[in-house]
Amino acid sequence: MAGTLPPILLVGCGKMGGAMLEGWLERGVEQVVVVEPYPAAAAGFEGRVTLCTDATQIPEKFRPAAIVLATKPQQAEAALPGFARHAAAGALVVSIMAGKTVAGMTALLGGHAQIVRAMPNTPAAVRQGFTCAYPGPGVTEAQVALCDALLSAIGEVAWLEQEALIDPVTAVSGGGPAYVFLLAEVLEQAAIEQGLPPELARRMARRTVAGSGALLAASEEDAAQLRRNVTSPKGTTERALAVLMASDAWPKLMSEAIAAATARSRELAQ
Ligand SMILES: NC(=O)C1=CN([C@@H]2O[C@H](COP(=O)(O)OP(=O)(O)OC[C@H]3O[C@@H](n4cnc5c(N)ncnc54)[C@H](OP(=O)(O)O)[C@@H]3O)[C@@H](O)[C@H]2O)C=CC1
Ligand SMILES: O=C(O)[C@@H]1CCC=N1
Repeated sequence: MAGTLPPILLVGCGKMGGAMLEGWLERGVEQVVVVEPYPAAAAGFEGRVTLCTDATQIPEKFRPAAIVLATKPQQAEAALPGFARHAAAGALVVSIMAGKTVAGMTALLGGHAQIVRAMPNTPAAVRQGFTCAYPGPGVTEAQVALCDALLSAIGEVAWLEQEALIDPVTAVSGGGPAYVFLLAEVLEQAAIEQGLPPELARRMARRTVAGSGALLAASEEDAAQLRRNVTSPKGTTERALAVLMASDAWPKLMSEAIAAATARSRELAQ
C-alpha cells in the first residue's frame, strides 16, 4: 500500500514510537496526533504533528484509522482505557508493547477492539527495522493492509499466524539489536586489551559490526558461509572461533539468553 498514510494516533513517543513516527512522516501521512505525557520526548516533532500530553486533549473531531500503542507494557493499564472510544469507533489498534496480549488489551479498551500485535526493532530509526505482526480476531484484510503500510515505512514486515510466537520474536528480533551492540562493545574492549588505542578500537569495532551487517544484508549466502569465508584453515579466525563456538560458549549462551527473554515476554502479559 503506497501513498499517503491515513490519520494516526500515536500513544507514547519514546524510542520506538518516535522512530516509527519519523518513518510515517517520511512516507507521507494525512495527520498524526501524538499523546505523550513527557513533552521533551516529542519535542523534535513540534509543528509536524499535533502534540497532546494526555488522551483528554485529543481533538474531538479527530478520527484515526489506527491507534499505535508504544508505551511501556507497565504503562498499559493506566493508558489504554483513555482510547476505548476511538477503538469502539472502528480504529485499528496496533500495539508494539512486549508481552501485552490481545485478550488483555481488549479488556483494557472496554471489551471491543480490533487489535494487531506488532514487534518492531530499533533499526526502524534508519528504516532498516524488522517487524513481525499478528492480527487478532476481527481484524479485516483492509486493516492488515493498513498495518502493513505503517510497518513497511520502517523496514521489513512478516505476518504471524499464532499470537504465542510474538514472545520468541520479541526475544530474537525485538531485542536482537541489543545483542549486536553488545558485540560491538566487547569487541572494542578486547581490542583495547590487545594494545590498540581506544579511539581506533572503537572505530574498528563499529565499522566491523556495521560492515558485516551490510554484507549479510547484501549477500545471498548463509551467515554460516559468510563466517567460513573469513576463516582460513589453520589461520587466526579459526583459533578465535574455537573459543566462541565451544559447547559451553556462544551457541549455548545465546540459546539461554533467548529462552530467558522469551520467558520474560510471557511474564509481561500478567
Ligand atoms: N526499545 C525497543 O527496542 C523496542 C521496544 N518495544 C516496545 O515499545 C514500547 C516502548 O518502548 P520504548 O520506546 O523503548 O520506551 P520509551 O520509554 O522510550 O517510550 C515510551 C513512552 O511512552 C510514554 N508514556 C508513558 N505513559 C504514557 C501514557 N499514559 N500515554 C502516552 N504515553 C505514555 C513515556 O513517557 P515517560 O518516559 O514519561 O514514562 C515514554 O516517552 C514498549 O512497550 C516496548 O516493549 C518493541 C520493540 C523494540
Ligand atoms: O526489552 C524490551 O522489553 C523491549 C522489547 C524488545 C526490545 N525491547
